[in-house]
Amino acid sequence: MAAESEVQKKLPASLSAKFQDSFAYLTIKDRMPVILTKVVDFVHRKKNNLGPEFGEDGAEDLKNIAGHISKLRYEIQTDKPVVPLEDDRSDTIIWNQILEKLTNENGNEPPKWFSSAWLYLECYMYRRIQESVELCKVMQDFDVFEESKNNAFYSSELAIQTLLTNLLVTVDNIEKESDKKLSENLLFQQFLQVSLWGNKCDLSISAGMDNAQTSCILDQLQFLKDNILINDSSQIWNYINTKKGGSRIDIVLDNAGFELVTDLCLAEFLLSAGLAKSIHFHGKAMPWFVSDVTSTDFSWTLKNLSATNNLAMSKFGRLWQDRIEDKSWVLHFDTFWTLPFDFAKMKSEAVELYKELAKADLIIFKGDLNYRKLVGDLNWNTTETFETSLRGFHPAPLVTLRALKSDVVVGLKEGQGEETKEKDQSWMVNGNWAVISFCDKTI
Ligand SMILES: O=P(O)(O)OC[C@@]1(O)O[C@H](CO)[C@@H](O)[C@@H]1O
Ligand SMILES: [Mn+2]
Repeated sequence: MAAESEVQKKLPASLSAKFQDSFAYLTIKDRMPVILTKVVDFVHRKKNNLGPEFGEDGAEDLKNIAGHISKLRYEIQTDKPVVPLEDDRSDTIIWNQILEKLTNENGNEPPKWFSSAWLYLECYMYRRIQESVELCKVMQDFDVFEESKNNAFYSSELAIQTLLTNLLVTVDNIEKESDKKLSENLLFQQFLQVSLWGNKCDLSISAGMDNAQTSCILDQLQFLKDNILINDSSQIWNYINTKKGGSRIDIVLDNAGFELVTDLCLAEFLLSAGLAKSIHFHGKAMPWFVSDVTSTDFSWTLKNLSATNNLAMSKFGRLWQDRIEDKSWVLHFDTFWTLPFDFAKMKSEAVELYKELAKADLIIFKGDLNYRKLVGDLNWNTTETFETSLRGFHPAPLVTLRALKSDVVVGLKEGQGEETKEKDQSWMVNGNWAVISFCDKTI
């Protein structure tokens, strides 16, 4: 016990709105209330257009959701203490136990918005939104972010078309290449970077505003290359090739819309090129951080791709349905991903999920929030090693594909952070800079 607290003592502080020059402060003060306001507006609009199948109960439910979320916004803006959850979802007990523990550790004071750990509070906000839905009579399946996620897909449709047309040509030619390994390596780099930059397009960073990919991402890769601050893709390529195609690769998904399509392209390339045998996707068990992929979003995306009259889109829409049926693609939606724990806690808090991930030969973590959970959302020195920041989380070799959208990053060279800041003052939060960091350690 003494040894454990010694280690904890050495860890940097949690990111928190108590640091007024931080992104956590800006997020809690400005971005989160804006997200909640947009949800309330959407719920009101929905109430006015609700079909007859939900009847008066449906309208009453939506009125209550809007009231609940407005109250939450007020609690945040007036820095009220966090309160226990009151619904009976399967994870409510865990959330309330966490709150109790944090309260005890804080001299019997519950966490508060402008002084406690940002990661916990931001996750709690999304769980409170879900609470308002769980308490409904007839609208329990309602996703308050559904419309914005679907619109993000529609407004990226041209970029999706171009990308999938390119993928179609790629997979058709993969066998025919004369210098197979060389071209495969280049294509691997390409699809890894497509999936990486797909992460620029989340709806939470833009506070729910349309943040679609409107241009061709492939044309932008060359130009964006210098903005990849850490690029371990050669090590990943070498590692994957030691597995001789028999491997299972897991992708811990982030956002729906264009980003999801880029992840599916990477998965398809890995299978078609024989670099992996199966791909396991991990999505969210409830709506999360505005744009994260739920099971409904995943099916919706495949259905919409299949239903278009664009050849490449409909072909992949159908092929990917088949991949789910033949189990070369497997989908998981574990509750752990929508709890406020960082990943170092997975081994003790979600034993089964940890064991499942340990079956992978490589785990790809997408996006900013997964990165924050990998590194514990702590205020690390930018030159700290990625391995140290993982604090013992090594279920399998893992890689993070992340556009920087919050002020924590590790693994940089001495002076690299300062140099980047000179070029771009908001480099840590504007999504224009990225990392591909790999850790091959396993325990
Ligand atoms: O995980 P994602 O989709 O890449 O990003 C989520 C995000 O927009 O939300 C948080 C701030 O509200 C940050 O971690 C990040 O900016
Ligand atoms: Mn996200």
